[in-house]
Amino acid sequence: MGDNTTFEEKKKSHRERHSGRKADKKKGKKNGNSIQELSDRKRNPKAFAFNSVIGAERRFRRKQDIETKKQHVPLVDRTQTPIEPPPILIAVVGPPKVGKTTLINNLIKLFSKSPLLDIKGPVTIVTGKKRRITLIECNNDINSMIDLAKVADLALLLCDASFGFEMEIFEFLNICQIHGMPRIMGILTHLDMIKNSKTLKNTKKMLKHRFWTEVYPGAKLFYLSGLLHGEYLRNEIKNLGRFISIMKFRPLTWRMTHSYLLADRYEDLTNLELIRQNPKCDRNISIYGYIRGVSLNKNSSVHIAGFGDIKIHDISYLPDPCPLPETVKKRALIEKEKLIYAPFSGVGGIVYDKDAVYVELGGSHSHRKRDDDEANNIVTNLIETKEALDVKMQHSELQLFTDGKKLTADDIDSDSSLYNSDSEDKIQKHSNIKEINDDVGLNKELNKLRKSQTHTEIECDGRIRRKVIFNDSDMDTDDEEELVQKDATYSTMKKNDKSIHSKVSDILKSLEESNGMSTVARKAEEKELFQTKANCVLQETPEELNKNDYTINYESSDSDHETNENSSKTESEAEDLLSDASDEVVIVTMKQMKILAKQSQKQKIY
Ligand SMILES: Nc1nc2c(ncn2[C@@H]2O[C@H](COP(=O)(O)OP(=O)(O)OP(=O)(O)O)[C@@H](O)[C@H]2O)c(=O)[nH]1
Repeated sequence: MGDNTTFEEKKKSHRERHSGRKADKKKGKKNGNSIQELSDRKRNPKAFAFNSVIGAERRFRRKQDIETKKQHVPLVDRTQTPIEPPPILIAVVGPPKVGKTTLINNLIKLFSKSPLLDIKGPVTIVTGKKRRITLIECNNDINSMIDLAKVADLALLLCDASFGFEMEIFEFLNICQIHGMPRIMGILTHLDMIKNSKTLKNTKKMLKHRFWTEVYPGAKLFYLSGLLHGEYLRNEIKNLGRFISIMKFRPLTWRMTHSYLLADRYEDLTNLELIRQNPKCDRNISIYGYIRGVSLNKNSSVHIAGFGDIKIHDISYLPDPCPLPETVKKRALIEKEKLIYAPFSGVGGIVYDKDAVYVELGGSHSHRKRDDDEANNIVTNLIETKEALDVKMQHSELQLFTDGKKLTADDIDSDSSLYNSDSEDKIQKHSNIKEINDDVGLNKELNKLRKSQTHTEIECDGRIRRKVIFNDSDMDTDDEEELVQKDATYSTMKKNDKSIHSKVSDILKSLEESNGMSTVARKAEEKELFQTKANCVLQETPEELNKNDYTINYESSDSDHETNENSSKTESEAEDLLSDASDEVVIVTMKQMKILAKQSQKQKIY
């Protein structure tokens, strides 16, 4: 018993610790800053002390570099836009048949609920609470590229991945370098044409590498992996659209200090009677569009591309045809706010004209579908008639063969032959060319630009595509495999060339036999022919130049491409052609060789 009492007496009550490691831990827990919640660096500072001073210095420099890169010079907003900034201008650029129209259609469908069937001119859409975009397709000619490079905020460069980069893309990039680079985004299409997954991977890698070399490292490149029911995959278009609608733009200095405008539509206000009396009379045109850059001064002259410097008669402010939503109710746009404005395509905006009340008869700017009843059509046709019947007949043309000469009323009156026009005609045409080609300097520059980029011409889908060849070896071994596959295409091309060679020589041989000429005489004749041909190049109108595809660099079956390269066919080019004629003329089309052969026959006969 006594033992038990001593044991109980010995038992001490628990005393809480007030100092020491455990007490500190407990205190920390109570206060909410336990050691577990501390960051690694604080919990174990010794582990994070740097063991190499040089490494630490490098890390510090790198961090500072990244931070400095993010900092921009503050922007001064000189635009003084009273209300909303104008829509962002997006140019869709790329070689023919690469998918430009399909892409624009898909983007329009994504942002607005009314898809356009036939897109003409710029299309403005509201894409967000604070953003509108104007989409415009760039034609495949130098003039359109120059015009758009001046004004575009963002250029979407489309490339057919199954074919590779074509000259059009580099022409546009070179033009942009002169005008000031807008934001550039690459888009690869036709990826579904590459069936082998390894080749697809390599192609993507190779094109991305090349794109980064040409634009800047890290430039955004989108992949559109194929078509489904004639449209790109919805997810990919959605991503692209989202990217476009949140993208930030740094305006170019030149643009911020000048005012410029992209015409959404225009109207000819000239009296029709005056035009009838003199088709070349001075016209009064009103141009509608958003003013970009600084505000436009009424007293200044404006330069209209393709026309020259013109004085402004009057400027007036019109209500916005495609306004942003007034109040932000929801995060996303409601249906009513998804506006679209595309007057050239026949959507929106006729009611805003300043001095006229319009009665809607249908036509390009109309919302309403035109009735097909006959009486209505007769009246509308009468209103639209601008020329009398005899004038129309005078201007009408008849073309018997594709690529053949168009016959006009004058041709039928006179007995002149189709190919050989008389010398007066030639002189007249020559002077016409001189008038049209005022910008010889520009063309020379363009020629230089074209020569600086090596390319090969490949006939594909009935048209000639100019594939860019890069001399540097920026591909790894995997890419070489793929090149072997592509070589198959080139060899077909070479075969074609060979067949042309053989056909040409066959024709010449048969000529020789029929005329009993020696080889030396034939060669002399051949050279003479090229001389005459080159002279013809100087003397024919640009339209004829296009028709006959004399030059090798510009040979193309695409109509857009042809019509707009008129001005670039100059005398200097013809001289170039002449100097290169002995080697390159073999690539000139069969059609031309036949013409040459015919001419040589004629010469022999006479
Ligand atoms: N397989 C495949 N076909 C495509 C792709 N993109 C476009 N196409 C097709 O290519 C053809 C030409 O497309 P468009 O959108 O008219 O090309 P474009 O660049 O506007 O042509 P132009 O206006 O004549 O210069 C159409 O038949 C499209 O269906 C693609 O990614 N894959």
